[in-house]
Amino acid sequence: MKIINVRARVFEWKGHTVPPQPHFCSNAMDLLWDKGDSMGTFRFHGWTVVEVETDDGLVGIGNVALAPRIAKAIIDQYLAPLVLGHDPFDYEYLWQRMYRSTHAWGRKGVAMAAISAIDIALWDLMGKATGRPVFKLLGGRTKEKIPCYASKLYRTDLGEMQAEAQRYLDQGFTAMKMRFGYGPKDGPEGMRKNLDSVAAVREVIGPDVDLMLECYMGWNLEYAKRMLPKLEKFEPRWLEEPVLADDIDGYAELNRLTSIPISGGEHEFTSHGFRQLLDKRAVSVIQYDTNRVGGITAAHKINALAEVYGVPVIPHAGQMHNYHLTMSTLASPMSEYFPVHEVEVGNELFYYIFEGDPTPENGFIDLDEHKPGLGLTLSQRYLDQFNIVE
Ligand SMILES: O=C(O)[C@H](O)[C@H](O)[C@@H](O)CO
Ligand SMILES: [Mg+2]
Repeated sequence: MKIINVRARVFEWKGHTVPPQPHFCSNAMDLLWDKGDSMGTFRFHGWTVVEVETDDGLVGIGNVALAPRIAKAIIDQYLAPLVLGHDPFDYEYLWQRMYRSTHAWGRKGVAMAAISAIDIALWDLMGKATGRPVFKLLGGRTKEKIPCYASKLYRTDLGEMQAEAQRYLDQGFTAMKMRFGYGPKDGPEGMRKNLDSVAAVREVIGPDVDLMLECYMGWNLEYAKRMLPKLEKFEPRWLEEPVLADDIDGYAELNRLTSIPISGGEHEFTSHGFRQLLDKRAVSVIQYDTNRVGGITAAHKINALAEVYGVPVIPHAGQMHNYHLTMSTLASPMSEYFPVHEVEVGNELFYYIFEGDPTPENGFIDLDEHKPGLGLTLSQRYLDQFNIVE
């Protein structure tokens, strides 16, 4: 089997968008004096879809959501020529080819995200060629179903957040993640508002439901050190990305500070990046996203590392490219799940582009044993709502 074509297209959402409100979610821009459009850093309103075609008529589908037009250019100009003419089953060789030949300027960020998209498509192809779901090629079923946590609860009116939390309980979720709206620049009042929002959600969900707290890199070390002891009484399952992804020592310090586990990794790349996090005991929960970290080939290696370090892997975002890895390793106890919603930050866009992502029932998703590959197809339903860049 040989790869005969690589097609990368950018799907840019032009349909209705719910504008996020101020203080909707803390983020890395919050520390600057001129925040401008501070929500811009986590608006993912475009997605690159990669289709890799083989000479026996199979098409593998990969995707990447970071800097989609740049990811497409990297795929078109650099990566496609490296895989054309090769057998997708030589995935490790092809991964090394892409990684090594872009090493001077790649390694992390959008170049690795672009490599991820091709790698995901190769695994989809291998599944389709063997007639097996991808998780069966990675180790198979390690759990009956995958427990999911509902991930939204952006900072809005506290009554609205409580009603939203109640909805997740009613749907059967036993874990959920909320976002902080305030950081260092918002002073004692912002600190109190942060604590009030956690108290409000905890009040509704009670002590036995897992509550995860997301900072999205909108704090700094000093602020995080002040907040963590105050948050202990709410017994969060974890506190996520308190500081910039590059501050690995900061993560390690915070992880030692209180009983609250610190999580991170959605902005880290390859097994090399994760070895550093693990060696320094910087995170107690690993949250790679397969469509950034280096694809299924890299994520599978990180799962093995995490297993020996005894650190759980709960990938960013859920979605099929992550679910197959979660299903096939004991190191991964749970998945994130973005409730389907009108397009807002853009996390939801996956459901508008693809068909086949499972919907949780009672807080669990399952993967179909009989669907070869990842189990995704391109959706025709919303095509007119996208500007598609060929
Ligand atoms: O962990 C997450 O779900 C991410 O940090 C979100 O994708 C991001 O959009 C912030 O809400
Ligand atoms: Mg996050």
